Amino acid sequence: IFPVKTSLVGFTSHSHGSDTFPRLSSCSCSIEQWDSDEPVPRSELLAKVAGIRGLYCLLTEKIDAEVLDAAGPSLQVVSTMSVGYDHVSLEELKKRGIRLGYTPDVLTEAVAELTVALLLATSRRLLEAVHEAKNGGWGTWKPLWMCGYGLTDSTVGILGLGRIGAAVTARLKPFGVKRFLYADTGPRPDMATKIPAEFVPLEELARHSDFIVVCCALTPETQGICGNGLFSLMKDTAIFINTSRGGVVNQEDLYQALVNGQIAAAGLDVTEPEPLPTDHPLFKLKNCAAIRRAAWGSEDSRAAYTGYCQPIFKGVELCLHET
Ligand SMILES: O=C(O)[C@H](O)CO
Repeated sequence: IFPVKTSLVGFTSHSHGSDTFPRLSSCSCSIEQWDSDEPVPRSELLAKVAGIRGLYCLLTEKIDAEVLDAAGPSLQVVSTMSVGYDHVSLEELKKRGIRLGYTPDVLTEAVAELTVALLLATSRRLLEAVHEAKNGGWGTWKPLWMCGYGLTDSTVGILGLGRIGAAVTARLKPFGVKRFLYADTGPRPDMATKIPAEFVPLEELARHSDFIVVCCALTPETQGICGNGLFSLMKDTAIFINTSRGGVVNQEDLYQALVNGQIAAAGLDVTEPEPLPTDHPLFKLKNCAAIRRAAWGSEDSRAAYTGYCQPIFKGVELCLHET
């Protein structure tokens, strides 16, 4: 794929690169790497991509017309160390005939597990409970204090029933969930039948779910899809969980829904921006558990991401997204 003397720029973290690039160097290509855990500055990226044949990036790099123009006509493939590729403009790649590599499936289990953890932590108010135990707020045993919501006999609504959404339902089922609903761009019988989950319009999902779990990709269609229109239809006892992308949520609307008691609580693994400023209003709410983006990162998923790198560069056909 990369003939001798082809230059490849790998913009990735030091810790990831030290594991991966020795393997890449057995390919006949030269590699330039951004050697830091901090994201590569935009100006550096634009300067260094000129004349490269392949670009390996993280989701911190926005790969748009400006970067592709700076790279020039030699660029043949962009690969991202991520499952989501909303930071890459498919339209611009397509125009230039550039192919895209990504890492589908490396994190399905990891994200599903953390989604369940976040759902339980949010619905049973675990972060608040830790806080109250530490700060002395827990004075004496009070029978009705800090009750949360349980999953038994509940209805769970999945927004986006792909691999991760289905993996979440498999993990939630043993908790005694009564009904799974899902909303998507269309029915997904391949995923839904064995759960089983019922395909419903988003409005119906909002009205009937005790828990809404967002697992969809960020696309122009899903940008801001979780806004007042959704929150205003939800039960005031409902829990909202997002482990997909911050961009699917209108955060101002979510804040209002949490403050006004339109919904009971939210658990967020992803926000817009990331990191969320430490003085952000969402951090001030007791009924919002916003964590650093952590769902993707188990030891196993990280090893799987790294394992993908060699096929990406040695045989990009293995993991190409058709642009
Ligand atoms: O897309 C991915 O790989 C993950 O969301 C990283 O957080």
